[in-house]
Amino acid sequence: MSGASVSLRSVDKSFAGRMVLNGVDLDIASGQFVSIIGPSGAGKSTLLRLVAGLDAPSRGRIELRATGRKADVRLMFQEDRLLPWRSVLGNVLLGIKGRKQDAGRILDAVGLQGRESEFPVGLSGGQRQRVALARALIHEPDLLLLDEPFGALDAITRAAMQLLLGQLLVARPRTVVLVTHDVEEALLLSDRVLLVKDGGIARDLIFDQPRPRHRGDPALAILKEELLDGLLTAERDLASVA
Ligand SMILES: Nc1ncnc2c1ncn2[C@@H]1O[C@H](COP(=O)(O)OP(=O)(O)OP(=O)(O)O)[C@@H](O)[C@H]1O
Repeated sequence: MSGASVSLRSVDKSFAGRMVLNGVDLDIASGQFVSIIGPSGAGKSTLLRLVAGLDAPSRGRIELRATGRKADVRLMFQEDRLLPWRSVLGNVLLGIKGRKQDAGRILDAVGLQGRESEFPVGLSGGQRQRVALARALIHEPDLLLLDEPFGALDAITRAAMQLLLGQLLVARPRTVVLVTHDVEEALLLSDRVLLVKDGGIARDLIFDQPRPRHRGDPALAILKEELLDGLLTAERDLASVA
């Protein structure tokens, strides 16, 4: 299995004295696909930013381990963050020299063959996210961190992107952490789903159904109900505190 392993020990994160994450312990194995769900403001993106090293924990330790080298970590967000003045190829090759053939191969894999010389302004939202995905994947990252990457897409494009991501990971497995509000997306793609609430990990579900998975699978439907219940309870708890 390829990919970095991730470990968090007693991780706290506070902003202006308000604790968002409180004593989080978490181990993610190399090659595991983990989704993080939870009510709004629970600290999902904060957790992802800490793992990415974009922010430091207030207390505790975070370690990424890749075999024989520093882990390469790539992020993808809800907004594509493409550079408008660079072509599709130029965006994928940002900060990279002489990998035109690799970029072409990855753009083929994400369904953008023949679009290399176009500019982001002429692409649809789904196509732009495909470029963003290609830009992350060309680095062969040990750890791919995804923060609601398909959140702004329409339902059909979103389903196509979920399928594409699943296929690309079957071809080249790596460790992935996905923050999503979409329980079904989490269950279609993940080996494991974490429910974050009250500053910690309230549920930690292993989901080892074979792939490709289908929305109608009874095992998926049962877990979806269970997780939605957990989410609704968490939202109700938040509402009663507010
Ligand atoms: N840089 C920051 N400065 C101050 N407060 C912050 C900062 N980043 C996050 N927070 C606060 O931490 C809490 C958790 O935010 P976070 O974005 O991690 O939640 P989330 O679970 O990802 O929410 P959502 O699902 O709405 O995106 C929120 O109350 C937010 O206001």
